[in-house]
This record gives sequence, structure tokens and C-alpha cells, in this order.
Amino acid sequence: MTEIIDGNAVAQSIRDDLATAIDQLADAGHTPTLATVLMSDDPASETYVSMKQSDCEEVGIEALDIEIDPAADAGELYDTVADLNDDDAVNGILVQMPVPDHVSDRQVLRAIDPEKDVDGFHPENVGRLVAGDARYKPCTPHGIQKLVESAGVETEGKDAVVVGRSDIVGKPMANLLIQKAPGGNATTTVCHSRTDDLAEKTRNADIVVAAAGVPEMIDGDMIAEGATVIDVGINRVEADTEKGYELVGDVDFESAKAQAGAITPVPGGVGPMTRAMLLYNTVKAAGLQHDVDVDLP
Ligand SMILES: Nc1nc(=O)c2c([nH]1)NC[C@@H]1CN(c3ccc(C(=O)N[C@@H](CCC(=O)O)C(=O)O)cc3)C=[N+]21
Repeated sequence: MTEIIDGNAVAQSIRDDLATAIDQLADAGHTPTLATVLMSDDPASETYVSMKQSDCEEVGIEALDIEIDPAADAGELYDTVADLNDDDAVNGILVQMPVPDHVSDRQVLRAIDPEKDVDGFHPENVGRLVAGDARYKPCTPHGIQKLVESAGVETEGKDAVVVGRSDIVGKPMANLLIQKAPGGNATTTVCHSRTDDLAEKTRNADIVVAAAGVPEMIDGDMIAEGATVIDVGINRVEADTEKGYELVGDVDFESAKAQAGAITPVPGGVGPMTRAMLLYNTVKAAGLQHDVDVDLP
């Protein structure tokens, strides 16, 4: 029987287990605080940010909700980030991506104080991750490590194929998978839009991480029997539903499930874990900034 990995349940247990660290901070007189900055009126971005806000509330993280008119000058966003960097009450800063075209995402990510960069996207934190000395592991790949672990799947010595080479998922995922550490030690191949014969690569994999942003591009024919399939896709496709769309992964769920040993669904797989690991990084940030030793899940 194929295991359907329940991301909502694993995320809930991480949120529950963060209570220990949050209590330790409270004993020292601190409430971890996350600032989210939204400069967009994209409905998906608005949904994700409001979910992050309510997650914070659930676990006792203070959430500052900052919205900037998407038509405003780029300088407004940089000034906001600079103020948040200087605010000792703020432990974590998340600027929701994508930002408008007239704003440079590179420049924004560099502007965030690396100690408050709970996404783990600042070049200093990227460098530390690659060097095997991560401060904040990027939330999606970190969440995937937790999901794989929760399914009892060993990565050591296994063949892992990551489909997609983005800075926020594909690259850091591959870096974590090759690390000499739990959840790593995998023989890792990174595939992308220019890969010749993708199916030949994925069919050879014990673990497939699909993060290309192409709806249902990975089907059962591309999956080895018993493989672990992690679907990072969150594609909104038009559908005859109440909301007018449905969420579809990068994996064709039914055909892949027929082959896989374990598989994540969309929704309810990787997405909730991305949010849970953001809370984790925020609590970790508060511990580092207040010099409190916290026990993280
Ligand atoms: N600075 C920054 N950091 C991010 O981490 C970041 C970002 N920008 N920009 C956009 C992407 C996307 N992302 C998601 C997080 C959770 C769900 C999630 O919880 N999805 C639910 C369903 C959501 C729904 O119903 O629409 C699920 O898969 O079950 C989805 C997407 C974070 N991102």
C-alpha cells in the first residue's frame, strides 16, 4: 500500500512541538516576532501571507503584517526592510515573493539582516547552507526533509532526483540531500528544463522531488516502483469549483501513486510544511538574537 504522507499532520506536530522553545523564550521575557511584508495584490500571495499570520497566532508568535502598495516606489520596500532590521522587537523578516517588476528581488533579499532572514534566501545564509553550516535552512526543503523522515524513508546512500533548479527549492534541496548529515548522504541529481531524457533520470530514483512549477509533469511512467515522491507544485489551474480554480501539483497524483511507496498530496503535503518551518526559523531566530538556548523540534 502506498503511504500518503500527511503534511498537515506533520506540520501540526511541529507547531505543537515548538511550544517548548516558545516557553523557554517566554521564561526569558521574550515573544518571538515575525514581520511579513507583502507588496502585491496577487490573490495567491495574499492567501499565503494570511495563512502565515494565522499560523503565528496559533503558536504564540507575534506577527506584524505590513502591506505596501504594489505601485509604490521600490524605495518604500527598502526603507521598510531597513526599519525592521533596526527594530530589536522583530526577530524574523519575510518579504513575500514575487515583488513587482520595478523592484529587484535580489536587492531586497540582500537588504534583509541575515540574522533575521528566516527564509534563508540572503547570500550569506545560502553560502552557509552550501558550506554545511546552515543558520536558517530554507523552509520548503527543510520541510521536505521532515516529511521524508516522518515517512520513515532513509536518504543515506539513496538516489535522489530533484526536478527544478530554483534558488528557493531546487538548489537548496539538492544541497541538503548531499550533506553529510541526517536527511542527507543521498546521491543527488538535479534535473531541469534542459535535461535530456528526464524520465530516464526519475525512473532511476529512490526519491523524486518535483519542483519545476509545471502542472502534472511527472507521471507514473516516470516513477520507479516503491519510490518516495515529493510534490512541491502548487499550481492554480482554472476549474469549475467555488473558487474558480483547483490546486494541482507537479505530479500526476493518481498514476504516480500507483507506482510510489510513499507520496505527498497537493494540497496538504509540502505547503503546510513550508509554513511550519517558517515558524521554526522564527523561533530559532528569537533564540539566537536573545541569546536563549532553545530546544527545537
Ligand atoms: N519570501 C517568500 N517565502 C516563501 O516561503 C514563499 C514566498 N516568498 N512566495 C511564495 C511561495 C509559496 N509558498 C507557499 C507556502 C505555503 C503554501 C501552502 O500552505 N499551501 C497549502 C494550500 C494553500 C491554498 O489553499 O491555496 C497546501 O499546499 O496545502 C503554499 C505556498 C511560500 N512561498
